[in-house]
Parts: sequence; structure tokens; C-alpha cells
Amino acid sequence: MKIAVIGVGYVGLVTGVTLSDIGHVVTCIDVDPAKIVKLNQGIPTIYEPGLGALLQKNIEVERLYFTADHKKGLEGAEVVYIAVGTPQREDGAANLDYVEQAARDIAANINRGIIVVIKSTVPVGTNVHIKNLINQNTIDGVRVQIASNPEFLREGSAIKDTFHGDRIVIGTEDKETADILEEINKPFNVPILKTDIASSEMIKYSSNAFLATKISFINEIANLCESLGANVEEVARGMGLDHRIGPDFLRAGIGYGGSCFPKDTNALVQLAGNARHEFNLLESVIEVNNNQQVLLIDKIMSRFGTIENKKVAVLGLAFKPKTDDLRESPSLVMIPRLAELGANIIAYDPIAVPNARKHLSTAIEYTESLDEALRDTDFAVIITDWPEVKTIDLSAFSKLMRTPVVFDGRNCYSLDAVKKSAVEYYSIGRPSHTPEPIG
Ligand SMILES: NC(=O)c1ccc[n+]([C@@H]2O[C@H](COP(=O)([O-])OP(=O)(O)OC[C@H]3O[C@@H](n4cnc5c(N)ncnc54)[C@H](O)[C@@H]3O)[C@@H](O)[C@H]2O)c1
Ligand SMILES: O=c1ccn([C@@H]2O[C@H](COP(=O)(O)OP(=O)(O)O[C@H]3O[C@H](CO)[C@@H](O)[C@H](O)[C@H]3O)[C@@H](O)[C@H]2O)c(=O)[nH]1
Repeated sequence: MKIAVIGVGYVGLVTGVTLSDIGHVVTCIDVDPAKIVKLNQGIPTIYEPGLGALLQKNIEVERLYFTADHKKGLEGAEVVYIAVGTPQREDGAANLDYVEQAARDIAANINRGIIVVIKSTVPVGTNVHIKNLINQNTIDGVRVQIASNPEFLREGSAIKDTFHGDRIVIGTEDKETADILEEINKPFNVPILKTDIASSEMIKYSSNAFLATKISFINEIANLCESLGANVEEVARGMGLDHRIGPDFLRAGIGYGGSCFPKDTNALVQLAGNARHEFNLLESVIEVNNNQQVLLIDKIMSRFGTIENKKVAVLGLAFKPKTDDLRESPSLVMIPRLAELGANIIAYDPIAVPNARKHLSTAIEYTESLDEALRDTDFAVIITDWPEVKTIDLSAFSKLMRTPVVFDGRNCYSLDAVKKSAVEYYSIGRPSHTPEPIG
């Protein structure tokens, strides 16, 4: 099948690379010419394990192309995927400007009926709106079919998620389009659910909202555990053994971030509001998460009283490990707060420092060395559970820091290991630990 993908961000690039890897001829189109230059040289524009090798392989066998020219990219395409961003608008709703522009780009450059597939996360009703927008603007009355095919990949495991996903969802208005989409996706060997368009659009938002709910639920339980003397890790383990609950997404911590959960939960609240439905549960999920992102500040202030001129190591900038993405990362909330309170900050991340320099306006020091980050600091705050941070020998804290006080937003260490160390330790939903004074 000859396929075009519009928008080569995270999702567009993974979509283009994996569709070509299963045998389709794919041309990816982006308005950013700098991205296209890099990608044509086989250089990935995102950090994603395993992506580089697949990118180079499929360019070499001439199944994968990149262009900044919509006309050229859409020429001969039988199916066109839209994978542009749907960022949050100020009122919380999804901004559809990029999707609408992609629709106009399609309308202006096709001369025969094609299938348009929306991969971007879009509110219920958008697929039909986009189909109408294209059909109203084509030359010579050309008509397109529409399909909703939401994306469920996670950053950092996007390739694995595509080839070993739990499901592929295809929402269409007619059986013929559904069958063509099924045929395209068959080689992924992932269960396919064919449904109507509105349900497909809703499955994406409901899935993200449910996962966010699990996280906020366990975070609320964690905060209660602290007051009642229980350990949230034990609680989550005990809950997760019930197969109706399951063990995933029950890791308590500093809250969820990333390019999806925050914006998609807000968009669903807006979508519900438009249908005159107050989504109280999801509003609470969002509120719990907002509070969770700054919870460590309270712990830090009750430990120190003031942090004016204290030197603090912030360990991790990305919203989760294995990505350099900072979008909605708790670090973007914590770092300005710590700076406002007068702390001098040195921030460590193994790969996200270049992105942080672009996104964080607070004047801080950066390093890609964990040792350098910890040296002579008064306390450390763990934001991202990077393997480098999780596997650190706890003695490094006492050897390198001025005072080994650690506020762990990701519960990186076992309490047994902490008890054997000289570290003063505060985590989420677990008892804190203050070492016995020596002598
Ligand atoms: N990032 C994720 O992990 C993830 C996972 C699942 C779903 N999604 C959803 O997928 C969509 C895309 O997300 P992303 O993170 O890849 O976005 P992104 O912002 O990283 O990338 C979008 C790309 O589209 C390009 N673009 C915008 N308008 C264009 C146009 N008219 N023609 C050609 N190119 C255009 C931009 O230059 C950019 O490179 C969003 O709706 C998001 O919610 C994202
Ligand atoms: O038990 C958990 C699991 C995750 N998180 C946090 O939740 C956020 C999101 O994590 P994850 O879901 O792994 O990352 P994303 O790449 O944002 O992926 C989510 O968002 C994507 C975009 O819609 C969807 O495609 C994926 O299915 C969905 O998991 C991160 O800040 C994690 O630290 C927790 O705090 N506790």
C-alpha cells in the first residue's frame, strides 16, 4: 500500500517507520524542513530506543521517504495518516488548528478519492468534521473516506508497543474502509478492534483518563498511608495481585506528566462539559495530580524551615525515564518553586539537558554527571526514576553530598537498603528514615 503520513513528531515518525517496516511504501511529510533534512540522512529527531536502526533500514530499502512538500508527499498515496499535534488550548480543550490545516493540505493536493486516517488524539466528532472539511475543499468534487485509528504507544517503548501492542483500534463509517485498514495493519500481528468512529475516538480518551485515574488513586492512597503508618508499595502489591485490579500503573510518586495524560484528561473534562456532563471524578484526578507534583516542597520545607541559599541536586528532568521529553514534567513545576524559595539548583539528567535548556527559563546549573550533581549539596530531589539514579550505590549520597538528605519522588530505593545507609530519606507513601547519629 502507498501511504503518506502528515506530521513527523513522535507519533508520525514511529507510524511512518513501522508501517514501512511491515512492507508499505511510506512518505512522511512535515512543515519543519530541518527535521526532514535530518530524517533523510537517517538521523532520528526523537530519542526512542530501537528507532534509529529501523529508520535507516527502511530508507535503505527505499520504502521510507521524508519531504517538506505536501504535493510531492501526497502524490499517489492511497491512504493518508494525520499525526499532527493536538495541544491543549488555554480552556483545556484540544486545539484542532493543526489537524484542520493538515485537512486543508490534503484537500489542496489530491485528485482522487483516498482514505484519511486520523492518528492524532482528537475529541469525539473530529473525524467527521475533518472528512467534511476535506470534502468541501477538494478540487473537482473529489471525496475521501475517514478512519479513526488512535495511537497507544508510550514514549521510550514506542517500537515495542507498536509491534506488541494490546490492540489496534479502527473506527470507520463503512465496512470497506475498515477492511482496508485491517489489511494494512495485519502484519503487526496485534488484535484489531473495528468499531464506529465516535467510540474509537472515545476509547483513546477513556484509556488515558483511566490510567491517569489509577495513578491519582494510588497517589491519594500513598498520602493516606503516610498519615496511617502503612507502606504504599506493600498496599499496591497486595491490590495488584487481584487480577481485576492488576499491578500496572499503581506506582505512587510525584504525579504523572508527559505530552498526553495532562492534556487528554483536561480535554475529556472539556468534552464532557460541552455535553453538559460534569466529570467530577476526572476533575479530582487532575487536582490530585497537580497537588502531587509539589508535595515534596511541603516535606522539604518542614524538614529545613528555609532553603534560602541551600544547594540542591535535582535528579531527573524528563517526565519519565528513557525519553528526553520534558512536556508537563514535574521538574517544570518543582524547579521554579525551589528557585523561588531561594535554593541554588544543579539539575542532572542523562539525556534531557539540551531540551531543558530550551524549556526551562529558571537560571540553574545543568549536568549529565550524577556525581557532579550531588557534590557538596544540602539535599537531593528525585524527579525521574532513571536507571542511573535507581542503581546508584546509596553510599554515594553520603560520600558526595554536604548533608545526605534525599527527597525521593519516585520511590527508587528499598526501605531495607535505605535503613542500612547513612541517608536521611523521605519518599512517597512510605515511612521516612533518619539515620542514628554516629557515636
Ligand atoms: N507523543 C506521544 O507519546 C503520543 C502517543 C499517542 C498519541 N499521541 C497523539 O498524537 C498526536 C501527535 O503527537 P506528537 O507528540 O507526535 O506531536 P508533535 O507535536 O511532537 O509533532 C507534530 C508534528 O506535526 C508537524 N506538523 C504540524 N502541522 C503540520 C502540517 N499541516 N503538515 C505537516 N506537518 C505538520 C509539526 O511540525 C510536528 O513535527 C497528538 O494528538 C498526541 O496527543 C501522542
Ligand atoms: O504507575 C505509574 C505509571 C506511570 N506514572 C507516570 O505517568 C506518566 C505517563 O507515563 P506513561 O504512560 O508510561 O507514558 P506516556 O508516554 O505519556 O504514555 C501514555 O500516554 C500516551 C499518549 O496518549 C499513550 O499512547 C500511552 O498508552 C500512555 O501510557 C509518567 O510521568 C510516569 O512517570 C506514574 O506516576 N505511575
